[in-house]
Amino acid sequence: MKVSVSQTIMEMPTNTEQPPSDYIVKETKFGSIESSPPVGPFPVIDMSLFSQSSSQEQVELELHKLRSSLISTGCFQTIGHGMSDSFLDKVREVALQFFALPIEEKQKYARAVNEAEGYGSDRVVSEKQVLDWSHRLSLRVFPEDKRRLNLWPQIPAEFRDVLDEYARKIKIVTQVLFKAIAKSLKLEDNSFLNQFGDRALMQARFNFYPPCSRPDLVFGVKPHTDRSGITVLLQVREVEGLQIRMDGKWYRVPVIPHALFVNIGDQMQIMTNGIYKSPMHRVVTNTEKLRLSVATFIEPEPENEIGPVDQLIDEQRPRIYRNVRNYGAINYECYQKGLVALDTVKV
Ligand SMILES: O=C(O)CCC(=O)C(=O)O
Ligand SMILES: [Fe+2]
Repeated sequence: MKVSVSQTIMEMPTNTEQPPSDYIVKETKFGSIESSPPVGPFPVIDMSLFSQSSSQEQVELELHKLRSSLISTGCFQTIGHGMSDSFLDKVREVALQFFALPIEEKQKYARAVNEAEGYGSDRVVSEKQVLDWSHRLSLRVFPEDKRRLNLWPQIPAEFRDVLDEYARKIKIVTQVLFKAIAKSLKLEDNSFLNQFGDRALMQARFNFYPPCSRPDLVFGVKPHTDRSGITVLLQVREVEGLQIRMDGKWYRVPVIPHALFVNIGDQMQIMTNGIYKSPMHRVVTNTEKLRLSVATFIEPEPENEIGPVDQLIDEQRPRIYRNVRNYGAINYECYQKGLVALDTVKV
């Protein structure tokens, strides 16, 4: 059975009407919906410095930046990732072309009830749920034999090839980052790579946010942390919307067109024994411009047992989390019950 994609968003006049009540946020646990809080202290990390030709001093400096940002905010911008501006534009372009298709065409890739993959709106898990002002296309890209190609758009014609190439490049980016993150904690290079495993999952989620007449009343995405190990985000040029919560306040993520935005997910918080944070974040909308983002979520193989790396547990810092398998399932169950998944896997 296919979920009918709510047409209200697509067909809503942007400036005159009130959003439908299903989308209106009645209470905000984490502060009001503010469109323009201050820009956050998110450093720009140059990944190319982690390659062998850099001097020891340069590498140390970059690792230090990485470490302090992951302790304080759990996220950073990254350049030097090896993808050209024109390729990143290509990814944005094919995604925008897909969302611009008539609803009947997009429906061909509609997500089935109780499934995460495909095109559609929010997955509804409770009656009280306030809907997000967004449409999504969510696709498993790795392991490759788990791709469900019937859900991969055939229009625009290059969509599949571009996504395939982008996913391969993101995989390399994350492998470099896992090693750098390990180094930043004075661990063996493979400490995290091994936990993710050869068949780590990668999910690509294209988020499309139409303009909204009342950005003060709706969320593009509600406050949440990512269940992933790590998330890499490509944003459309020029339109901001993502906000990160730090020490009880919200901060804006600026768009740097050639940079990728990286945040730690819950599973990396577990593996680092809570030293690195999986930041709470949300997306706000605006009255003028649509926004698009492409999030890639990398998760350990669900069958793998993951847990805090031994060297990160000592008397000063006792083990915070137990070892877990299939955190994705734990997270989904908690989401339905309104529980914070990370809290339920504490020792
Ligand atoms: O659109 C964004 O900037 C972030 C989206 C997000 O948080 C998510 O897809 O989990
Ligand atoms: Fe997220």
